[in-house]
Amino acid sequence: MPKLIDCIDAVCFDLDGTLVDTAPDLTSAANMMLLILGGRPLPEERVAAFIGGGIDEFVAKVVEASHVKSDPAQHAAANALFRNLYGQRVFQHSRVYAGVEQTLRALHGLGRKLFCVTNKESRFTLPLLRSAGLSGFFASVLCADRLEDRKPSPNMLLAACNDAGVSPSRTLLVGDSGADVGAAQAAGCRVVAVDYGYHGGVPLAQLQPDGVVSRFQDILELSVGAQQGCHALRAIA
Ligand SMILES: O=C(O)COP(=O)(O)O
Ligand SMILES: [Mg+2]
Repeated sequence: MPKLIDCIDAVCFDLDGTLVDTAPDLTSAANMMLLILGGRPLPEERVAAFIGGGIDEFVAKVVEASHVKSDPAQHAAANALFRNLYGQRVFQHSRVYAGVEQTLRALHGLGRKLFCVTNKESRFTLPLLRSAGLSGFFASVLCADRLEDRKPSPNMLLAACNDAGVSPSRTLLVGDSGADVGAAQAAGCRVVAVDYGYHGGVPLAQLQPDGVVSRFQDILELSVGAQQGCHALRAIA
């Protein structure tokens, strides 16, 4: 049976919940913000479920969960405060997941072009990847600095395919959320979901990714099925 990895030329990786467990630092910044705003702190498991749709969405969910009263002006202030606090601690307690470095090295050795495609803004993503020792693996890093690029928009994935000069149908996205699966499906890319990240309770298998893995390194072992083969890839939506 052909391996999925033999059917693709480029691999795009989501960051939060896929490459790095960023929940500890996001929770620390969120709880510092809540303390300043007079809200109740939240446990990390609760905060982790809010990660995936970018910082504005994250802050709105944190504020709502903590029952802090906020009008639009306070909301803008909370967003600015959170960004300031998170910028001071992007890789203090966050950790690269097991198997990530070895697998990225193996994919690099196989000649695959690697990209990071994240809903995180570049001002946090680039220092985080540097501190985590992962920057050197990626041909480029695409960040959702513009609202319209946020996954599930296919924009960043299509830009990565364009950069790599490969067709979306020969590009794989590895991600942890419904937004990742949606972006890949809209771009016509293959998608594998990791189930250890932050999917906010969304049952990823129901979104019909090409595979679901519980360990990062298992993306190297997935097969595409005997009759299906590499040629049965989806067309661009
Ligand atoms: O910033 C977020 O909420 C999530 O970023 P991700 O796309 O790397 O998971
Ligand atoms: Mg993610």
